[in-house]
Amino acid sequence: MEFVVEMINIRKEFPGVVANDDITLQLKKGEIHALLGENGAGKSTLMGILFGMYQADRGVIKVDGKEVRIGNPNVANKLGIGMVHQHFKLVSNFTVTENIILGNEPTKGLVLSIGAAARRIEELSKRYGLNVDPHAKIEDISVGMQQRVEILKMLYRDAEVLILDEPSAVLTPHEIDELSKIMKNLIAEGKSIILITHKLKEIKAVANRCTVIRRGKTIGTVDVAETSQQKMAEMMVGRNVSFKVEKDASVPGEVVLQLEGLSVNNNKNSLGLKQLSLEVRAGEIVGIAGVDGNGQTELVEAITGLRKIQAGRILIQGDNIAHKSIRERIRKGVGHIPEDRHKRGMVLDYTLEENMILEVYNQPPFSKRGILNKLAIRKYASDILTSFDVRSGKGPLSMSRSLSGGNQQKAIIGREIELNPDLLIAVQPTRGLDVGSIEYIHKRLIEHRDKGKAVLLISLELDEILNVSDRVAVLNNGELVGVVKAAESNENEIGLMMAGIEKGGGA
Ligand SMILES: Nc1ncnc2c1ncn2[C@@H]1O[C@H](COP(=O)(O)OP(=O)(O)OP(=O)(O)O)[C@@H](O)[C@H]1O
Repeated sequence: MEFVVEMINIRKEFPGVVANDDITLQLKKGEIHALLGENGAGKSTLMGILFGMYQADRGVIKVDGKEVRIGNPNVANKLGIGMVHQHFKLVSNFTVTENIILGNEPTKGLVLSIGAAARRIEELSKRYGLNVDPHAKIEDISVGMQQRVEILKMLYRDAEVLILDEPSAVLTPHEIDELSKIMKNLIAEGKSIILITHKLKEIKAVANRCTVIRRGKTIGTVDVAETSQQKMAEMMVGRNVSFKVEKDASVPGEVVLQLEGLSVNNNKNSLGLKQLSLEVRAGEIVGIAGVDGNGQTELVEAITGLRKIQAGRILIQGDNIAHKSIRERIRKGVGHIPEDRHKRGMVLDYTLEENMILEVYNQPPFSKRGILNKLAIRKYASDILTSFDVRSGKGPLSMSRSLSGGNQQKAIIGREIELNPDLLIAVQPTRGLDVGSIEYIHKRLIEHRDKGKAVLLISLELDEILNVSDRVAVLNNGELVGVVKAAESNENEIGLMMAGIEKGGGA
C-alpha cells in the first residue's frame, strides 16, 4: 500500500468562507510531505479534519487504504495519527513523563508504573535522537525541548502519521537544524510526516513532496527535489514573488530613540540587558540581531513600558520616558508590533473592527462626547483590512478568533502602522506569514522609514535583519557586541558577532 493517508475531495465551509474546497492530499508511507499555502489558505482546517477536530462537509478519508470516519482526536490517535499544534498543550509544573502519560493511563485494572513509563520514554527518546530527560519539569526546559515532548507524546501513543503545524516558527536556527534531523530519523524508522510550514528553505531541506493549496483549492503536488523555491512560491501565491527587498539607501535625520546605559533585569532578577547605548534616527531601520534570549525581550519591554529598568535613560525625541506609563509612551509616538499576538496583540473575543481601534476608540472621529461613531470605525477598520489583505469570513465584523494565525498577525501590523508612530518597534513581524505577505510587510516597514519615521526591528531571522535593516546592532548575553551597516555586512560576520566573538567595524 503506497499511501498511509488519503484525503480525497475534502470540502469544509465556515460561515462566509469555504476553507477547503475539493482538496486532495495523499501521504506516502515514509515521506515528509509539506503542506504549503498562504495565510488563510486552509491548511490548519484540513489538518483539523484529519485529526478529528472538524468534520468535513464532503470528501473521503482513507487510512491504510480503508475509508474511515474521524469523529474526534481520540479516534485519530487510535488510527495512528498524531498532531503537534503551534501552541503546546503541556502542564508546566508536571514532568515530561507525567505529561506524556496524561490521558493515556492504562485502564482495565493495570497499575500504572511511572518508572516503566519513564523507561519507555527514554528508550523512544534515544531511538529517535530526541535527547529528552523524562524526569525534567516542563517549566525548566526550552521551547525546543517542549516541542520534542509533544513529539514523544505521539510516539508513545504509537502514532504512525505525524502532523507538525509550523513547528519551526517557535525555534531558534540551531533548534531548527536539530528538528530536521529528528524528522529524518522518524521517516527512517517508517513514520510518515505532514509538515505545515511557510519556509521554502525548510521544505527544500527536508521534504520529499509538497502539496500547494491556494484559497481553499489544491493547486498541485510536486516533487521537492525537482521544484525550485521560486516555483513553489509562485504556485502558492499565484504570481511572481520577489525574495529581494527593494529599497534606496536610508537618509537618517534627527535621533528619535536614544538609549543611554540601559540596564534591565530578566525574569530571574539578574541583568538581562547590560548598559546598552544605541540610537535610532528618523528615516532609518535598525535591526537587532541575536540568538533568542540574549536581551531582546528585556529591551523591547523596557522601551514599551512593560518592564521596569534598573539603570539608564530612554529618550524619545530628547524626553526621558523611562518611567512614564505605557499610555504616555504611546502618546509620545511609540508603536509596538508585539511578539506574542495572543497575549498582547489582540482580544480574540472582540470583532476585528473592535481590535482595529483598541488604541484610538476614545478619540475623534471614533468617539465624540462618549458616543461611538460606528460609521467612522467601520471605514477605518475596513481600510486597514483591505490594504493589509486581511482575509476573513465577515470582514470587519469577523470574530478575531476565527481568523487564521497569519491573518491575525497582518491585522495587528496594519493597526500599528496605521497609527503612524514616530518610533515603530516591530518584534518578529513576519513570523508565521507566507512569502507574499512577508514581501508586503517588508515593503510597508520601508515605506514607514521613507516617511521619515524610525523603525527598530527585532527578528531571529538573519535574512530579514540583513535585507530590511539599514544598520544592525548585535546582542549577545545582554550586551551590545557591535553595530554594522547592513549593506556592508553578511550572515557570517553577524553570526560570529551573535556568538559574541567579533566586533563590527562600527556604523
Ligand atoms: N472556526 C472557524 N470559524 C470560522 N472561520 C474559520 C474557522 N477556522 C478557520 N476559519 C477560516 O477558514 C479559512 C482557512 O483558515 P486556516 O486556519 O485553515 O488557514 P491556514 O492556511 O492554516 O492559515 P495560516 O497560515 O495563517 O495559519 C480562513 O479564512 C479562516 O478565517
